[in-house]
Amino acid sequence: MNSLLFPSGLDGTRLLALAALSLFIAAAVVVAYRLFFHPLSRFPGPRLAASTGLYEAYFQCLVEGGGRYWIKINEMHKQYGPIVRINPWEVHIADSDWNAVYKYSAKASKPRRFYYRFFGKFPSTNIAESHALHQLRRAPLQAYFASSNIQKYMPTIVAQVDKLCYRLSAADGCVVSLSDAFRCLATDVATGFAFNHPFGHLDEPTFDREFNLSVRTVVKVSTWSRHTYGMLLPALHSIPETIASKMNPAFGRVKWMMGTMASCVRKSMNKPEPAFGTNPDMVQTLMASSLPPEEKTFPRLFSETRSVIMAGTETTASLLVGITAYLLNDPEKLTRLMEELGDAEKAKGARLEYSDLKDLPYITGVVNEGLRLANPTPTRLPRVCEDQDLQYGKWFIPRGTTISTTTQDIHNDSSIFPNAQEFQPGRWAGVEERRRLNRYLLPWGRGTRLCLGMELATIDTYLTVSRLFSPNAGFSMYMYQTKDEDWKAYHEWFSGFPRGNGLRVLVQKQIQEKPRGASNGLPGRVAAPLI
Ligand code: HEM
Repeated sequence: MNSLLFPSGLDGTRLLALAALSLFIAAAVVVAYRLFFHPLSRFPGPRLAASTGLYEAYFQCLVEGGGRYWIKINEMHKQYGPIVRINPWEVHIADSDWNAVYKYSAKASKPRRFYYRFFGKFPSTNIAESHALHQLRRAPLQAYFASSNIQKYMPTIVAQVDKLCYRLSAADGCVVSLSDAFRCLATDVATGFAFNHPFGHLDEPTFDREFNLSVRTVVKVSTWSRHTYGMLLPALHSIPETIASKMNPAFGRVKWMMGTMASCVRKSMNKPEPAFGTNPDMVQTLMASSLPPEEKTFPRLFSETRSVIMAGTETTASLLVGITAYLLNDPEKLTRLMEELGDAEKAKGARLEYSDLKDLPYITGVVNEGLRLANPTPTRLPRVCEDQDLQYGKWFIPRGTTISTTTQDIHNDSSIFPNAQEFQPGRWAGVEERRRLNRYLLPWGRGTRLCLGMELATIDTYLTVSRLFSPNAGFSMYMYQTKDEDWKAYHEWFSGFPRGNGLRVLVQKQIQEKPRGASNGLPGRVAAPLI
């Protein structure tokens, strides 16, 4: 093939050069369009971020171990103001009072690029893109998460919390990774709620460390997958369990968990009536609902249960880690909580149930401060208004734009929460003030996609905190070689993950004196078996 460009013909090298040149020209045209002609071209923000998604990918996948774009976005707001174009398609707004995109009337959808590519090809409620599909899927699920139904699972939740406390009291003199233990608790509560029977992670001798490590690996892969057109996650899922285990024991554990869930879903689908004296489980409830037949297939119901269990595990666990670490780091606040619990137990003459706890002021302040500062989902929550233009101040945002906000920005807003970086349960004490602050406490997301597991997680959290820190718990815990970086969120991989090793505590039978070498705040030196 002779041409003006290649008069002596087109060999392999020239073909490659031609392909590279075409690619370069195409990229230059796309970048020029994004910078000068795109509807978002007039929005403030770094030019590089506006030119290519690789800018975000760099911070999410590479910088400081990845998951750092949330911090970069904060820096951008400091430089450019409350609205910033953070990638070619998306503007991010940091304004505690702006929520137009989350209102029901906005009928916003979820951008595929952010959710679907991260969570994979699993047709569930939380990644349903369009408002209409989301509403269809959410309705029967919402009925399952109704207060009246959650109450039926109260004995299951209490039994899991008791199991955790039993294991801790049996660990006298041992160092326990509470980061692992709380994940087991949250998984057993979520699986107990979904399938009527907990998977038994709390029975694992090491509090299933391998499984918990696997979660970290999976979210990292998911983040890479988001920035590679969603291709990595399906590849990971297609590896057989035996090979996956050999590659990395963590992957094997994920496969095992998926297999267990799949067989539970199949069992419930084949037996749509609950056994005598039991409640219908989540799958049986969805099977009996008015969902159309194509929404009741195995892949659909498997995806739904998988997503509910995933949504409930990392979140509740990291909240409990945060609350426990804040308390163990601050003896004064810990004592105040123990006094409140002790007084209430004495007055009742029995141990406290959720109905007793939810109105106690100090533990409520502790849980709220945990939700605020150890917010389990520090990620931004992007939405797209397909058929409505929106306005932010002087900025006209055209329909079809991806718009996001980050609830953690609101939680850190010192004009709302004075000394916002400080864990101050007392700030929630006054009724009026609590009402005002509650409007800005948004760990559960907002609008139509509000967390469904809010009540379940709240019950689990109140019960766990009250049992661990009751003066009658029978054991005490002391921080063990744990620094802030071991438990505070550093990487945002949808949920927040710390940089370090997790929260470890030395457990001791309840005594008046602190054990030698350990303290509430400083790393202990006691050599103790690690569970
Ligand atoms: C402290 C614990 C928890 C926190 C902070 C939390 C937070 C959130 C947030 C922020 C969302 C919205 C995500 C988005 O907009 O993309 C969400 C959705 C969801 N959460 Fe939670 N969650 C927690 C616990 C749970 C639990 C225990 C369950 C169930 C076992 C659960 C089930 C769900 C489900 C099903 C959705 C999807 C709702 C929808 O799309 O309509 N969550 N959660």
